[in-house]
Amino acid sequence: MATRTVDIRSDTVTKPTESMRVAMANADVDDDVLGRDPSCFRLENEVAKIMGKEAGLFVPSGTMGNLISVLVHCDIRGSEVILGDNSHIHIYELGGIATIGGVHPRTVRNNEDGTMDVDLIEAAIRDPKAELAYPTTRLICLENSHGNTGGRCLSVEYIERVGEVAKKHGLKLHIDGARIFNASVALGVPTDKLVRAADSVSVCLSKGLGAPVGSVIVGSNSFITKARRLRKTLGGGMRQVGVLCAAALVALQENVGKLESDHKNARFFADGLNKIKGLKVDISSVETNMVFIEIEESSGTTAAKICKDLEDYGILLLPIGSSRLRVVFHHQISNSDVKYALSCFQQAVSGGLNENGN
Ligand SMILES: Cc1ncc(COP(=O)(O)O)c(C=O)c1O
Ligand SMILES: C[C@@H](O)[C@H](N)C(=O)O
Repeated sequence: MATRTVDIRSDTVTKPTESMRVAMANADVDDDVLGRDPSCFRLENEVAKIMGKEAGLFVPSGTMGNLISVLVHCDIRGSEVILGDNSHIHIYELGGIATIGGVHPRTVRNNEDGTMDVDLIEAAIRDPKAELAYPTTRLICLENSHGNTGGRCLSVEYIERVGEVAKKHGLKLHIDGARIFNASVALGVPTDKLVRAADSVSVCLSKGLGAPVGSVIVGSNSFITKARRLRKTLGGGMRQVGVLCAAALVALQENVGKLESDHKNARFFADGLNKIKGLKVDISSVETNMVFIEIEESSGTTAAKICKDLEDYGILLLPIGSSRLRVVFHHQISNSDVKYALSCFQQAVSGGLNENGN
């Protein structure tokens, strides 16, 4: 029976800190549907300001943040959105933009660095003058950092180039910024500069920042007004939501500065894994808090088997295929947890080594 737990399944697993719980218990609240909950109003304005946008709207999840953003930009029947074939919106959000919003997805291949080739994005834009055949392109979506490529960062230069294409064709640009703070810290670029070209951003506070719940959509005043109505339509109007927003405000104040340490833990872990026969990590791909691990055939084991064996040591992680594992670091994983996890990986994959790696 494991004596300790190291939960590296995702940065969504963090528990509220004591300071968050105190803030939640003492939150200044009011009915956010009939009026404005003061803590929610404060959080929305704080995130909008940090992102350099006019206004913000609190939503219970990043999935709802992306859904509302896409549906506001694509509010005319027959709209189409260009997005990555390996993007979270396309793969992990149950096709909500289509099933709920009737928006047609047009995917462009995601490169290993999370980008989509700009010329392929432009080529995917429908010719508005074409015969009665095509949907109408109205939106381009990017994701920064990019989850399914291992937390890779999209540079501000790349985002600006995509923004120029969007503007040239009269399209809007949305950024799934579930981990925009990780990208900002890794790139050394302030968030407002990183998202300057975007018309909207969905910012998760419940990922690396460690809030228990919530995201904030940011954009223009008119965009947020439409988003607020659509959120209510979707059943997302929340009453004394300040209880959740108070924790998110603490996360914003206390945890952005801890992201670099998560990134350092990821790099330290990746280096350590590469010393274990049978495992391979592309170190150049470890830019933020995620590590994707290839299990080599020579190891004679599988992702599922390693996850099961590691669970016996209290190490929790997710397989992303038969021979691939994902590990995500967050502020509740210490460097000693990282070293313990490495020694458990050594045991699980090739036996031997004690906790001190000998
Ligand atoms: C890149 C990305 N976007 C959006 C989401 C959705 O966020 P939520 O889980 O809060 O719906 C996630 C995952 O949590 C994510 O990794
Ligand atoms: C899997 C995905 O939905 C989640 N956002 C995560 O990264 O853990």
